[in-house]
Amino acid sequence: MQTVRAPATSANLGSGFDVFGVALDRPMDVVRVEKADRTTIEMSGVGSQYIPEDPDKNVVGAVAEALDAPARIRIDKGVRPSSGLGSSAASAAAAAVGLNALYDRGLSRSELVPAAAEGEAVVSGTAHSDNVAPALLGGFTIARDGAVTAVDASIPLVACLPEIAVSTRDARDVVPESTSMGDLVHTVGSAATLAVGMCRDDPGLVGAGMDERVVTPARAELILGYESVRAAALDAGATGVTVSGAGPAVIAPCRESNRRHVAAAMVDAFAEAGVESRAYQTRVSAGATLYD
Ligand SMILES: Nc1ncnc2c1ncn2[C@@H]1O[C@H](COP(=O)(O)OP(=O)(O)O)[C@@H](O)[C@H]1O
Ligand SMILES: N[C@@H](CCOP(=O)(O)O)C(=O)O
Repeated sequence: MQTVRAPATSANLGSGFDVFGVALDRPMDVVRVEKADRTTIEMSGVGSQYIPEDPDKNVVGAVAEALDAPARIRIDKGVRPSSGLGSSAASAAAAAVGLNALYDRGLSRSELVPAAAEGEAVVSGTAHSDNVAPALLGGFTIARDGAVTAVDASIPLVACLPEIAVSTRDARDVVPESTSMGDLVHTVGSAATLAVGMCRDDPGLVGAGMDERVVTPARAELILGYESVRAAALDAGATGVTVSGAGPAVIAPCRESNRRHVAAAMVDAFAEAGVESRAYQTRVSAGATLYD
């Protein structure tokens, strides 16, 4: 048997739609795999009642198939589904690492990215890698044309998860099909600033580099209270605010000394909008960890 812990992730980071992602140090999924003649799945944990155990509908079924590695797979969910915190990716990445070890496939973490991304295709219709790449490699990742670049980073941030569900598939439907040259230039400037901020572990540059005018405003409409939560986080010292993944989680990088204050301000602002929420005080961190 192999046991793997895989972290929540935050994709897009505003300016890096379908490209940027970071691994967080909490919450996380724990996945156990044992060799079997055919793949079976057992779910427990947060929101597991909403996740199918049928291998054709669960992301880990697609991963087992991609690696030709049938197994009894037990998933203890720590990352709530439809959160914008890479719930499906955490399970997919953990299964990829566990099955690779179980069957001695010898694939590197980078080589496991396409197999784990097959799981994402099951739930969102696209095999996007921007969650599974950081879940596998850790740190800040840039997923582009089938290649992934990973950078170690340790930026403190708050991930605030409201008690509403937004499915990635629905949130992809509101993404505009085209953009203007002005907005494109703005996005490139932001993305470059954010990437440099990650390399320098500079929360100021990372926050400034999240600014984006095309995808984020369309998705913010799906999150009740987003504008007031954003304003409250910035007032409390966040260096930037954006939608995490497809939402509804909202992330705010900050300096460590402000993190508790930012977390409280975001929860209070959601509460004023009539939405319960939970804030994870977290940081950019390591990827999936394999235990014996
Ligand atoms: N192992 C899994 N973990 C989480 N969600 C899964 C899993 N397998 C299938 N799903 C489905 O994926 C959807 C959640 O994925 P997604 O919308 O991408 O959420 P998130 O934004 O948290 O990644 C739900 O419909 C859920 O039933
Ligand atoms: N790039 C994807 C990321 C989805 O992240 P999730 O955590 O919401 O699954 C998108 O923006 O659609």
